[in-house]
Amino acid sequence: MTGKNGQLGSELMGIQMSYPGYRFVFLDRKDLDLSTLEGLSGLFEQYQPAFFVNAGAYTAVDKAESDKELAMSVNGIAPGKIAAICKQFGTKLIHVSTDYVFDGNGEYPYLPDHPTSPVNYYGQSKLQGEQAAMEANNASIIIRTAWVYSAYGNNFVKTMLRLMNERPSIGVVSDQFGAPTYARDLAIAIMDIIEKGAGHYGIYHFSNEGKITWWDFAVAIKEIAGLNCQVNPISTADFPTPAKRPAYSVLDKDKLKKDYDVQPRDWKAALKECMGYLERI
Ligand SMILES: NC(=O)C1=CN([C@@H]2O[C@H](COP(=O)(O)OP(=O)(O)OC[C@H]3O[C@@H](n4cnc5c(N)ncnc54)[C@H](OP(=O)(O)O)[C@@H]3O)[C@@H](O)[C@H]2O)C=CC1
Ligand SMILES: Cc1cn([C@H]2C[C@H](O)[C@@H](COP(=O)(O)OP(=O)(O)O[C@H]3O[C@@H](C)C(=O)[C@@H](O)[C@H]3O)O2)c(=O)[nH]c1=O
Ligand SMILES: [Mg+2]
Repeated sequence: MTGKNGQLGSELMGIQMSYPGYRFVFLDRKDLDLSTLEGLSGLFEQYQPAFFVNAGAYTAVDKAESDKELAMSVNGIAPGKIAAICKQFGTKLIHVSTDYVFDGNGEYPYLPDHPTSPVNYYGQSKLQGEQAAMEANNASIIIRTAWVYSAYGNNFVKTMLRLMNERPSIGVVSDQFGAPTYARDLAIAIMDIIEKGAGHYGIYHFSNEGKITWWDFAVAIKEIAGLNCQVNPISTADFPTPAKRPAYSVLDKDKLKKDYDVQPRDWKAALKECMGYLERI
C-alpha cells in the first residue's frame, strides 16, 4: 500500500499485527513516487500483491489551488495507472477518495451514486482519480471518506489542540456540515473488506456516524482535552481560504454496511479513543 507515512497508512501499519495471515508491504514516496509512478510494474512483479491499497494522496486542500499540476498527477492521474496494473496482475484495488467530490448543496447524506461536482481543485483532482481508476478497471473498490484525523500526521484535531493551547479564543466555522473519520476505524474497515474477499466493487462511503459542523468538532476536542480556550462559532465568510469547502458533505454509508457488514461507530466515541492515544504520545 501507498501513503506509508500518512494518517491512514500509519494506522494500517499500527493494526497489521491483528492480521497475521497477510504480508503487508508499505510504500512511501521513496519507494513509489505517485507523481511519476516510476518502478510501479517492478514492484508488482516483485510482490505480486493480492490487494493494493492506495492511501497516498496530495491532501493539502488550499495548496492544491496553486499547485495544480502536482495535485492532479498524484490524485487524478496515478489512480488510473494503478488500476490498470492491478487489472493486469489480478490485484484487487482499494482506492481512497473524498467527500470533497460533492458540491455541498445537498441536505441529505450523499449516496455513492449522487452526482459529483467538486468546488475546489483537490476535489476535482480526486474525482478525476476515481473516474480514471474505474475506467481502467471497473472491478476497483473506491472508498470515499471525510474529515480524517488520527494520532499520526497532520489533521484538524491536532491543529485545534495546538491553537487552543496557544490562544484564549479561536473562531471555527459552524456552517459546514459533515462527519469526521478516525483513520484507525477506516483502516479496520479496509481490512474488513479485504478479509471478506473484496468481491463487491464500485464506490463506497465510510466515515464515523453523525452530522456535525467543524465548530461542534472543535468544541468536542476542547471538552475532551479539558482546555479553557473559548471556541466561537463563525461563518465561512469570516474564515477566508484559498479553496472553497462544501457546506454539506455527510456521506450515506448504507452500501458499505450492506455489502461488507461494516458498522461505523459514533464520531465522538472514536474521537475520545484517538485523543486518549494522543495524550500518551
Ligand atoms: N485527510 C483527510 O481529511 C481526508 C483524506 N482523504 C483521503 O484519504 C486518503 C488518506 O489520506 P490521509 O492518510 O489523511 O493523508 P495524509 O496527507 O496523512 O497522507 C498522504 C500520504 O500520501 C503521500 N504522498 C503525497 N504525495 C506523494 C507522492 N507524490 N508520492 C508518494 N506519496 C505521496 C504522503 O507522503 P509524505 O508523508 O512523504 O508527504 C503521505 O504519506 C487520501 O486518498 C485522501 O485523499 C479523504 C477524505 C478526508
Ligand atoms: C484552522 C481552522 C480551520 N477552520 C475551518 C476551515 C475549514 O472550513 C475547516 C476545516 O479545516 P481543515 O483545513 O482541517 O480542512 P480541510 O483541509 O479542508 O479538510 C479536508 O481535507 C481533505 C484532505 C478532505 O478530503 C476532506 O474530507 C477534509 O477533511 O475548519 C476554522 O474555521 N478555524 C480554524 O482556526
Ligand atoms: Mg487541511
